[in-house]
Amino acid sequence: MTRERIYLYDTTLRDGQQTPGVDFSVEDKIAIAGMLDAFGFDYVEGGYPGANPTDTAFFEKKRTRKSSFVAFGMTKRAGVSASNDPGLVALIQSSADATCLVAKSWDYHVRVALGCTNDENLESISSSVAASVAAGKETMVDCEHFFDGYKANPAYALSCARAAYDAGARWVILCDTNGGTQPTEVREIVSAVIASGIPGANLGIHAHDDTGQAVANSLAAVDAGVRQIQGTLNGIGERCGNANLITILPTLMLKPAFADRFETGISHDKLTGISRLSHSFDEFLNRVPNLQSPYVGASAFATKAGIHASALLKEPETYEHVPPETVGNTRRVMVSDQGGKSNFIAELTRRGIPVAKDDPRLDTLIALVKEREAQGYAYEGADASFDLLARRTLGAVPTFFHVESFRCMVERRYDANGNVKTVSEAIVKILIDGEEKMSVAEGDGPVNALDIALRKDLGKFQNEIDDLTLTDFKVRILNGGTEAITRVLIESHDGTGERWRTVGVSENLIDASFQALMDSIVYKLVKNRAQQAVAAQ
Ligand SMILES: CC(=O)SCCNC(=O)CCNC(=O)[C@H](O)C(C)(C)COP(=O)(O)OP(=O)(O)OC[C@H]1O[C@@H](n2cnc3c(N)ncnc32)[C@H](O)[C@@H]1OP(=O)(O)O
Ligand SMILES: CC(=O)C(=O)O
Repeated sequence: MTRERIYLYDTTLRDGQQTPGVDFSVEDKIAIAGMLDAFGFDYVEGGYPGANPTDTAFFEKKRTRKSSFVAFGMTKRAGVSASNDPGLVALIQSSADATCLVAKSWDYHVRVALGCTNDENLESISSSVAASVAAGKETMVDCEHFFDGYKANPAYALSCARAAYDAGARWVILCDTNGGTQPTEVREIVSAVIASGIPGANLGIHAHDDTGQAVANSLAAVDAGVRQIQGTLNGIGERCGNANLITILPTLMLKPAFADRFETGISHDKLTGISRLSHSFDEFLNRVPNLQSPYVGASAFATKAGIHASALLKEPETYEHVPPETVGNTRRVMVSDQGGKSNFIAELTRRGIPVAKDDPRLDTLIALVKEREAQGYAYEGADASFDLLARRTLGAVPTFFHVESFRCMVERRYDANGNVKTVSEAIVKILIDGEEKMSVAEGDGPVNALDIALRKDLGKFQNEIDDLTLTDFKVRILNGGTEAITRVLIESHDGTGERWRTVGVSENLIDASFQALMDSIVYKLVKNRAQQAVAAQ
């Protein structure tokens, strides 16, 4: 059976740039365009040449090799010719392969926003498209507010789409600009547009996520006949964002309802890079990736639930809608108070800690984890603390050193110039092989001082922890008021590049931090021994 081609249009660099808090430099745009091009999107919209210096500089030369490079801008203003409209001229003369012209298609907007007549707007659409086509650009028209416009005045909305198509637009894109349209309405309106004579092969969809339906609306439009989808990486975009191409693409390629009927320009091999693409883009934005992103989030194929883990380990299909490796993601079976033996055995095996299902120490470990989670510990986010708890319960972790005592002081005082200064100091006493060592350190705060003092002199272990660095420190108050419990999560890493997380819980912030710091150091020493053992084999 021949499958119809769906064209993917990325507007991360234009509508994505309209996201509050997102501001790409020329260098950012060059790098992101490279990522999109290498991944294989059909169209990469670079921005709006002439509207700002960044986009103008970005369009000085073509920025993609395989993807069609698109310049965005508006149709000419009423009352001037296409050749006398500086915005349109900048667009047509840009280095882009294609143009995407935004055109009003809601008569209310024509009256209020443009302040011209309906006919003048139709003339602007026709002559702008004709000028772009005459300049040799593949030309598309984003019919702004098409769905709202169609609901208010179907004949006029259709005449705008028709004007674009008749003037030679390769694509007429129906936009849900305010993002309030529902999938059933999208399906009905797209069907009506096709029935009016514009072929689905020339129609596209541009959906916003204001009711959480941008992906659903895009897929409903495809189902009804459109063949181009506009969207962005990770769904960034104005207000609540655009349709998320990172969600849409795997659905088109992996779900039989679409995959049996359609094909995209992206191979299944490339699709395995989609998790990396999504995470790299988050890195670019300096954002923490959303754990629950469909297909690509770290939790997308994770389970805490014992009943799920048990079946998943027998056959993954029992709890996975697609295999994680098809999108470059991985299965995670986590340990927590929601877990049963299956979760624990899977995680212990992964950590190289052998245990039999009928070993009574396994029951002890499960009970311990559940009891400690009830106190506030969270092991699903503290892999290293879980590792140590498991090894201590199932086998043995050497007592490398013993902390006899620690003391932290915070003093607010005036210096000689009368400036106020807050100083934190910690003193730690440690016993190693019967020998007492005392370290004193100052830090930016009491936890920092304690960390420095704890790691200042570990005697014969000191050189083993030289490459240990704390990379993150998170504090959470688990219940308010005077009974508050504090949970501290610490992330550490070392010269091998490995990262591990530890947890501490106490009524006292310093004590909770101390537990997490201790687990981090002890885990590092245990890990070193495991690596030495592997190297010695
Ligand atoms: C739905 C969307 O996301 S469309 C894209 C929206 N993105 C952006 O606006 C970002 C880039 N825009 C800009 O940098 C600026 O708006 C510019 C450079 C394009 C124009 O700036 P200015 O000339 O100062 O105009 P301003 O931004 O104040 O207003 C927009 C003008 O465009 C007109 N206009 C809006 N849409 C269209 C259209 N489709 N066709 C013709 N004119 C239009 C408006 O009527 C308004 O005209 P007015 O100044 O005569 O009232
Ligand atoms: C064109 C566009 O970005 C919109 O209508 O939302």
